[in-house]
Amino acid sequence: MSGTDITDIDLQTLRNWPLPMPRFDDDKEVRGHAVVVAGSREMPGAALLAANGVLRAGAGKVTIATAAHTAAHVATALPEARVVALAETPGGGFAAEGIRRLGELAAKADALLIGPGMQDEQASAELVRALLPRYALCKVILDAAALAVLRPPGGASLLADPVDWEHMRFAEPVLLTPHAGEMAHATGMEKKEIEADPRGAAQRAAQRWNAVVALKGALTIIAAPDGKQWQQQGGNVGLAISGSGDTLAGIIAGLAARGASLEQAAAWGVALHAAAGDQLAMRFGTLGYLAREIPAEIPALLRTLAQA
Ligand SMILES: NC(=O)C1=CN([C@@H]2O[C@H](COP(=O)(O)OP(=O)(O)OC[C@H]3O[C@@H](n4cnc5c(N)ncnc54)[C@H](OP(=O)(O)O)[C@@H]3O)[C@@H](O)[C@H]2O)[C@@H](O)CC1
Ligand SMILES: Nc1ncnc2c1ncn2[C@@H]1O[C@H](COP(=O)(O)OP(=O)(O)O)[C@@H](O)[C@H]1O
Repeated sequence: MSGTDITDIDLQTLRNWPLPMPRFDDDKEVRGHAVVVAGSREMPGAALLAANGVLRAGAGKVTIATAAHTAAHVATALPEARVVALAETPGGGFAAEGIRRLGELAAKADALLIGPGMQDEQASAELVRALLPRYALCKVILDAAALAVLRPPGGASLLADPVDWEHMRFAEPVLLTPHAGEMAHATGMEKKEIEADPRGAAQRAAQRWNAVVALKGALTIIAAPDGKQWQQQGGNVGLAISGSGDTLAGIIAGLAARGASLEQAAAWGVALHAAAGDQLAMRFGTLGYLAREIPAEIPALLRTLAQA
């Protein structure tokens, strides 16, 4: 699989792939609206981290759909967000009764991010499946617990049951953002197998699932269903912290809401996220900066990269 070309996500690549920019007279709807379905009683902060990423990436509007128990706290912590409260399952996931509301929100959004900090993998998978018909309407990013949709109900895997895997093919490409552990969970492969050949794993998954796959790690591979691949090796180990992936997912959703394609949003997102980690490492040291500090670095980096 590693015989095909892969593009480094460096300054030159980004310069040659400029992000859509707003016109001077655009309003917030035109600047892009992302819906973030995230959080739970145990991990309410994931919704905030992701939504901050959306706004700092330059989108005009963010709506958070999160656990009813924590919605008021989330709304207070991010006054810029509209917050929709969803009923919960006993396992702390989102109950089926909220799906219609989510469908209405998704129909009006430019990008839909599902998964950061969500609990109850089964409920999360059902929620994604129920929203599937809306996929054509906006760009969809699946992260963390939402990746459970990739696991067929019987727990079969690519290796054990390719027929079931085939059924997981998306009608319209979505963006998936697994780390190696989540990829292992979704495919039934060993994590070390994925780490030994991340390009191959990402590319096979992209083609099988009809998805853009951003396989995260110290080396991040982005693979598209048409065989294109990008890689990013940068940032620093300080990014290996709880909530870091939530901010990345939000940044990507914000860029997608602004009009970037899924591939472009993923490539720019991982570059900005890594560069933000480097800025924070210069200021605080490599260890000990917080995921919540990542999004605020993005606007200045966007300005630098856009003008570079
Ligand atoms: N936890 C927290 O305090 C906070 C978490 N937050 C957010 O919550 C979300 C979940 O994060 P997390 O950290 O709870 O789950 P994480 O390790 O990503 O595993 C996810 C999946 O991967 C799998 N998997 C993992 N390793 C594996 C391996 N070696 N080999 C194989 N599989 C492996 C694992 O499968 P399992 O082992 O359960 O079968 C599981 O299904 C995320 O959005 C995060 O940012 C934040 O809000 C802040 C506080
Ligand atoms: N050693 C590392 N060097 C650079 N970046 C890293 C390293 N480890 C992890 N990252 C990046 O940090 C992020 C971690 O995301 P994830 O594992 O989903 O965290 P979480 O689920 O806790 O939010 C990913 O973008 C990944 O590429």
